[in-house]
Amino acid sequence: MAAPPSSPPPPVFRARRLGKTYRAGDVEVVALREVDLDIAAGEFVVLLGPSGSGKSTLLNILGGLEVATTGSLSYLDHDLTAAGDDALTRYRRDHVGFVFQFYNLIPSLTAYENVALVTDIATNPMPIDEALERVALSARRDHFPSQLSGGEQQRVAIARAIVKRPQVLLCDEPTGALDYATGKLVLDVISRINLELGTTALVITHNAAIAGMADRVVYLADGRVQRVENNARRVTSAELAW
Ligand SMILES: Nc1ncnc2c1ncn2[C@@H]1O[C@H](COP(=O)(O)OP(=O)(O)OP(=O)(O)O)[C@@H](O)[C@H]1O
Repeated sequence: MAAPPSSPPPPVFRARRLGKTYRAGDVEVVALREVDLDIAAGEFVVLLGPSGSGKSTLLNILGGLEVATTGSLSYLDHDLTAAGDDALTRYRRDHVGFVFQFYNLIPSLTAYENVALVTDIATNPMPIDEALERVALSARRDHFPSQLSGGEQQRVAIARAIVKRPQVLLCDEPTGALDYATGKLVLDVISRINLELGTTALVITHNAAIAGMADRVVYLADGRVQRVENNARRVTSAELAW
């Protein structure tokens, strides 16, 4: 008997008419407008768009750092638009790893200790040495941030983000402070983690050349999703010209 046709897996994120308006006194800034977006488990998505187009706002809302002002957003069966502070804190702790442009490592702790800090509050962390191995930094485990290059520090920050085995990895300009070659290395690490661990990854960049590394590219303009492109094939950073 033929197997029933398999339906596509439900999206991990489902945003509908998502909007965010910032208010400061009489001034209103509309950062996101009516964003409809589904993100599947295990996808690698790049967010592109000009400065001020709403990329960080969208990423922060997906990561539970901010709450939308209109529309709806769910992560699996969590309603992130209705969640209070405690629920959002639990959501971030249990499901999301963040990587930012600046690494925010603690200078007085080694690479190993910076990663270890996070495991206290994780329910099922991977061994710290495995996290460092996954970012190719085993040999530097006992070095302090000041003894590491920018790219190496960012890789420690990635190890810190993935050690708790998050289902989602959100990266806001992870290569923004790095030179060309180092930035490529960091992107390769993110791409490998996405493939090897199945972690859903969203990466913000200003660099359109990076788009080829993703499964899907979401272009934002003026707070809206302008277009979405699917890549037939993901390229490695070695194949990128940027
Ligand atoms: N906390 C805030 N208060 C008021 N306005 C804000 C706040 N955060 C962001 N904005 C505004 O929202 C809009 C979108 O900002 P956002 O940081 O999401 O854009 P972006 O695409 O990430 O930009 P960039 O590439 O420069 O980081 C901008 O006009 C910005 O000034």
